[in-house]
Amino acid sequence: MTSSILISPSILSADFARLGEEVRAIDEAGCDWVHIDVMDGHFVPNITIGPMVVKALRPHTQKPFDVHLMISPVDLYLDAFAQAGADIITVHPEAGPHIHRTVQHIKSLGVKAGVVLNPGTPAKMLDYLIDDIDLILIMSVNPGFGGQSFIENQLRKIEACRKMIDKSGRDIRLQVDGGIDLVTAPKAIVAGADVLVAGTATFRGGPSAYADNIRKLRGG
Ligand SMILES: O=C(CO)[C@H](O)[C@H](O)COP(=O)(O)O
Ligand SMILES: [Co+2]
Repeated sequence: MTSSILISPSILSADFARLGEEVRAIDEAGCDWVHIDVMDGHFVPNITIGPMVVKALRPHTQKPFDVHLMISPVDLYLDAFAQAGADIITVHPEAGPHIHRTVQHIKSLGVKAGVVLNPGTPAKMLDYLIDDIDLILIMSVNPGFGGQSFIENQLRKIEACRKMIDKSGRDIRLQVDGGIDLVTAPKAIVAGADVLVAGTATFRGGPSAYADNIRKLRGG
């Protein structure tokens, strides 16, 4: 397991009228992954983008597409997002009837599989998934919108998941998503996170600020 901190800007805070340019700009600004928030207006109270947009963005960067699915039922759409160019697909246990089966399905598509824990979902949910997943995503806000405040008690869950990962001996990334800024990023890193999703804090100030924003979030 590498200890370097990865930054995955959430394009939810990008200019949707210029999404391709925005993806190229965060790539050039030094992001590690591109976080794509997919929302259906049913699992969460917001609607964003689908596989056609993911496919359209794919030629704009070679950085991994980190696709966070907030849709239910989720299983029906896994193949479409894999074919559109997702490198990592993260799913909420509440978004389908059989999370273990969903993880196996993602892996069968040759895509890395992540499980997302909402603020009210306990780390224990992962007890029988830890042997199969590549990433754990801790939501530090309730899913659905960018620009919300970090829920501090999720730091305890990050610590608990870090222990689980270390005990497993597996190469699993620990990602945190929601309200990450220059105050909360260091707290999440100290608690054990190694991938930071940041929408508002990356896109603040427009393209000329992206490189500085990403460097500062990384702690540089
Ligand atoms: O999954 C999400 C919301 O459901 C987003 O990734 C998250 O909110 C990022 O936005 P911000 O950094 O502005 O909080
Ligand atoms: Co997200």
